[in-house]
Amino acid sequence: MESLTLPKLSQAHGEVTIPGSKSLSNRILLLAAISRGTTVIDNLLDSDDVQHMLQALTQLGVRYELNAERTQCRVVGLDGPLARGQSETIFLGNAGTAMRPLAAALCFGSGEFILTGEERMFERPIGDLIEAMQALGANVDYQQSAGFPPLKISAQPLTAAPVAIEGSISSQFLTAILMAAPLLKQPLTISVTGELVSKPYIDITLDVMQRFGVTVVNNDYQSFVIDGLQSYQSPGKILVEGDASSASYFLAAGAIGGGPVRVHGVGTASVQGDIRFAEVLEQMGATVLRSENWIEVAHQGPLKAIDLDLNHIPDAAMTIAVAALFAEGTTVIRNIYNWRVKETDRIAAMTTELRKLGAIVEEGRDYLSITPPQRVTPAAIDTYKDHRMAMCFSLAAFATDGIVINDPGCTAKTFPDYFERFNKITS
Ligand SMILES: O=C(O)C1=C[C@@H](OP(=O)(O)O)[C@@H](O)[C@H](O)C1
Ligand SMILES: C=C(OP(=O)(O)O)C(=O)O
Repeated sequence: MESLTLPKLSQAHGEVTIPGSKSLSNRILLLAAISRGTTVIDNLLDSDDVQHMLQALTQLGVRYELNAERTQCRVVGLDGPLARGQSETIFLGNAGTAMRPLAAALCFGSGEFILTGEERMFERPIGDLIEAMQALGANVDYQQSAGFPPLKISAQPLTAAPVAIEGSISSQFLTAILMAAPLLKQPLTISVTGELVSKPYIDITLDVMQRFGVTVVNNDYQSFVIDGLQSYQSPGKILVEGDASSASYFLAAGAIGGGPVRVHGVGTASVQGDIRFAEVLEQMGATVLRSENWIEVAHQGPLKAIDLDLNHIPDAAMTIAVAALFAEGTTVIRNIYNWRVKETDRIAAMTTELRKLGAIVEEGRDYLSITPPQRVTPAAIDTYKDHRMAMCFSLAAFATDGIVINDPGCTAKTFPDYFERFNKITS
């Protein structure tokens, strides 16, 4: 396995433009594919997760062209559901934003599909979404374990019935059914059971649907109503914002390594909830400046520990867990149970790796408490095929030399050239 040894860092300073958002790229690609008209997508993310969605669209007969950099894509919409004459096996890696939305959208139309992926995908739940689709009449079978991919979907006409979906494991289930709902061509009411997690991702979904001409009534995240007369229309051109979760590593570097670090591509105009990561850095004592499309962070000296519910920013919250090494006191990150069903069990992985660095870590079912050591111990960090483990532990190099990141290439899921860009703003 490859590994990357980082030099001891003492300073972060400069400007970086962040690649496009994974969450927006995959939502926009899917809606462009089923909408009426041609959509030109700018600043598309070029990474493994988006590649899986693009490959799926190719197999489903969607016509699109990418520019040489693979950041502009012209998609010819089908004006209706994805369909295929023959049986199709579609490999989606470990991309939740491809697996969940496609599992819902492919129940419409016609054809037989096997949705599969990496081994870890077979451990990531999808039962709550499939139950809701089955209530609409969908024909879905589990190929291995009940409640998990791989799935076999036999598309058939569905009928709108009021449907309930469990919200406490992943917001992607609700996102998936919301995005597919206009294919029903009948009014649909979706009610949410349990406490909906990761709510800001639903705002991203509703925003993208709106750009494609479909309005959803949001009754305080308890229920959602989609009028049956709406259908997706291409907006013509659409720009993907920079990825706010990817921005978190650079913003945190500004808070730990002096700064200022200015990140372009996200700002007050962003629809992504993860821009609220900057508020957490402010509470830790950092100075944050914002404009519509950039955020800048600077700070000298140690940070302050925080004790916060970070359910609304589950991805960027991982960056706080490593920033806690640079804070005075004990940092507690709460209400993050679903870290356990993402790329790896992130609560367990974070605990193991922070302990290697000498931190005192308490691992709860749904929280982490982190007390930094007097002196961080150099260590080789295992990344568990989790891009965010690799990216957030790069920050540990501000504490000591001898930080080794095992399998740094795993950042390809959302940020293939992360380490090159991180190098440019750190010394
Ligand atoms: O809808 C999305 O684009 C995402 C939702 C979140 O997942 P959960 O809703 O499972 O927390 C997030 O962690 C993931 O990276 C992307
Ligand atoms: C949880 C993540 O990914 P996915 O979209 O596969 O759920 C993530 O990117 O942190």
